[in-house]
Amino acid sequence: MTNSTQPLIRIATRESALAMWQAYYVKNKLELAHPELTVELVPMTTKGDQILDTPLALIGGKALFVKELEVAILENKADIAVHSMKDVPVEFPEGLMLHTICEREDPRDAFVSNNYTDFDSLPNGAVVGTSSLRRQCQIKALRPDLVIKDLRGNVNTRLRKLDEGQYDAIILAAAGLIRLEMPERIKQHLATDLLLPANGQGAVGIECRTDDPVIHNYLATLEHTETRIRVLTERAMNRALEGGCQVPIGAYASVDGDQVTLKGLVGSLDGSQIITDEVTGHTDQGEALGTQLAKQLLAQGADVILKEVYKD
Ligand SMILES: NCc1[nH]cc(CCC(=O)O)c1CC(=O)O
Repeated sequence: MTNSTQPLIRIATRESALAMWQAYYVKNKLELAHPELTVELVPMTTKGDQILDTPLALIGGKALFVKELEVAILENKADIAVHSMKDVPVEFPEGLMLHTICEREDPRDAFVSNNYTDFDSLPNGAVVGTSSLRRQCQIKALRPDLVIKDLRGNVNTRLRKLDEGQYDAIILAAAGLIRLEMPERIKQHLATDLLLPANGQGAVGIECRTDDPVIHNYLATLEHTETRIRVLTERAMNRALEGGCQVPIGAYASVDGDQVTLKGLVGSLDGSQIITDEVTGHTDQGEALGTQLAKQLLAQGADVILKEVYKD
């Protein structure tokens, strides 16, 4: 907020189509709820956007996509940042907080292909594009014959690489394709029990300065309680597994009345070992449930798998 007569909120955002869509989504919701408010976008290129051909795990992970945005807020060049929750590191820098979690879009992964109608119809040895260790380990467990090939870049880049014939199929979050108005690209929604999503997948979160009550007040109208419970439950599991950046970990929570059920998965990269478990409890115990499920997974051998993954 820079001007007391004309309230203004500046959104720091990456320039990818999906990031811009999410920033406009928040801008529109804020302006609808608060007609006196002006919301401006501050687009910026992050380090993560510039390094497109190196596997994420090797360049230091997802933090690269949010750091510039966070610095802009801390330096008061912007007021908030809008993130895909699954790209937000579990811890926040001093002075910043995750304030708002908006209503979740479809959390599932999507099977995308120009030649095949569904996952089961892929022939022996077909090439599947994904750079996500979580997707890789689960696909290899389901179909050890498939060949996983690295696939980086924003959603449109990934679709172009598929269309160029570099892959028989690719796996993308359904939410990204729906938001970018390409639902027809989704040949099959992969059930969460078949391919457990990433923590936070499909949800948008808003980060801002911890000490900024005026902004907090404006943001409150965008909050979605059930999504918050689900996403914080999932994130608590990842945090307890120390699953900071690129990890073969799935986490998915659903709410039924006052009960939340969390399913978790840790897999070895070749898919030869997959450890899954679930817990159910009261919705006001979500984060404790996440921590508990992480302990159960570790006790069942996830500790050995993760040690092996982090070693490389
Ligand atoms: N890792 C990139 C990323 N971050 C968020 C989404 C999709 C939208 C979402 O999960 O909110 C995507 C693309 C993908 O995984 O296909």
